[in-house]
Amino acid sequence: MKIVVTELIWEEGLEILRELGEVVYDQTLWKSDNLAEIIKDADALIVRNQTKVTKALMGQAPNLKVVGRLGVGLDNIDVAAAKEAGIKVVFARNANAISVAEYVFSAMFSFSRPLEKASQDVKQGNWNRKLFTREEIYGKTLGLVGVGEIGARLASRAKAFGMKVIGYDPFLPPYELACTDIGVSMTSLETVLAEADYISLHVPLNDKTRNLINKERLATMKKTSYIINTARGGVINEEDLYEAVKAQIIAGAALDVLEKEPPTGNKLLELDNIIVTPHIAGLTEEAQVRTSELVARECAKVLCGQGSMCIVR
Ligand SMILES: NC(=O)c1ccc[n+]([C@@H]2O[C@H](COP(=O)([O-])OP(=O)(O)OC[C@H]3O[C@@H](n4cnc5c(N)ncnc54)[C@H](O)[C@@H]3O)[C@@H](O)[C@H]2O)c1
Ligand SMILES: O=C(O)CC[C@@H](O)C(=O)O
Repeated sequence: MKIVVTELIWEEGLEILRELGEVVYDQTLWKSDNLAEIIKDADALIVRNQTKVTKALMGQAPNLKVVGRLGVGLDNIDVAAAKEAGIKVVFARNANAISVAEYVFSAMFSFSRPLEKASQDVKQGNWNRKLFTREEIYGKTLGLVGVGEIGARLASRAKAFGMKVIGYDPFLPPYELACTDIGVSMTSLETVLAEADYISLHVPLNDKTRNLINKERLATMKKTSYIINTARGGVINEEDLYEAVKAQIIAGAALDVLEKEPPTGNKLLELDNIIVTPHIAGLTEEAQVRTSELVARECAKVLCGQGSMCIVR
C-alpha cells in the first residue's frame, strides 16, 4: 500500500498508517506542483483543508481507494466525483467538536470579559475599572445556526452557564430533535438572528450556505449582538460584515475562518471589534490526536475491505 499525507498529521495517526505500508508524508505537499505525480500510484490520500481534492487530481490516481479528511469540513474535496470514481471519503466525525465548542466560549468571553485587553491596559499604567465593567453571559441568548456535532456540544455547555439556547437547522432529522434534550429551542433563522445575543455558525460551506449571513440578515440582528464564525469564511459575506461592524449595526465578530486563508488585504482585520484567529478552533492536542487516529483507522478499514463508520455517504 502507498499512503500519501499532504498536510499536518499527529504521530499517533502516522504510526497506524505505517503498519499498512509506505507512507509519504510532507505537510507542504498540498501546494506541490508534483502532487498528481506523487499520488499516481497511491492507495490512500490523506489531507486537511488546504489540499484541493479535485476530480482531475483523483483522475491521476487510478489505484486510489480512499481520501481521508483530517477534520470535518469537506468543502475542499469533490465528494461527488470521488463517489463516481468509487473512492471512499472518510472524515473525523466528532473528533474536534468539543474543541470548537470551547473556542466559541473563549470568543464569547473575549467580548463579555476581555481579560487580555484589561491586562494590557493595566500594564500600560492604567486602572480603568469602569471601562472594563461588562456583562454576564448568564441569561443571555445563544443562537446556533446548524445544530450538528459542534452545535449540540456548545448548547449543553451554554446551558450550564445559564444561557438560553435557540437554534436553526432545517436538515436535522426529527429523531435528532432530541436536541431539545440538551435544551435547544429550534426555530427559524430569522428568529435566531433577531433574538440572539451571540450567534454561532456551525454549518458546512455549500451552495446553500455561501453568503448565508449577508447585509440584509446582519441588519436584522440586535445592535448589541456578536457573531462568531468557526464554520467557513464563505458563510458570512465579508464585505457586508465589515460594513455592519463599522456602522455599529452589530457589536462585533469573532472569526476563526476567512474566505482567503491566510488573508491578504482583508479590511476586516482593521476593525477593533473583530477578533480574528488563524483557523485554530479545532486545533488542540486532544482533538488532533483523536482526529489523526480516527482518520488513520477509518482509512485502514477501507483499505482492508472492512466497513468504516466515517464514510461520507
Ligand atoms: N474552525 C475549525 O477549526 C472547524 C472545526 C470543525 C468544523 N468546522 C466547520 O464547522 C462545520 C460544522 O461542523 P460539525 O462537526 O458541527 O458538522 P455536522 O455535520 O455535525 O453539523 C452541521 C449541521 O449543519 C446543518 N446544516 C446544513 N446546512 C444547513 C443550513 N443551510 N442551515 C442550517 N443548518 C444547516 C446540518 O443539518 C448539520 O446538523 C464543518 O462543516 C466545518 O466547516 C470548523
Ligand atoms: O483541517 C484543519 O486543520 C481545519 C479543520 C476544520 O476546519 C474542520 O473542518 O474540521
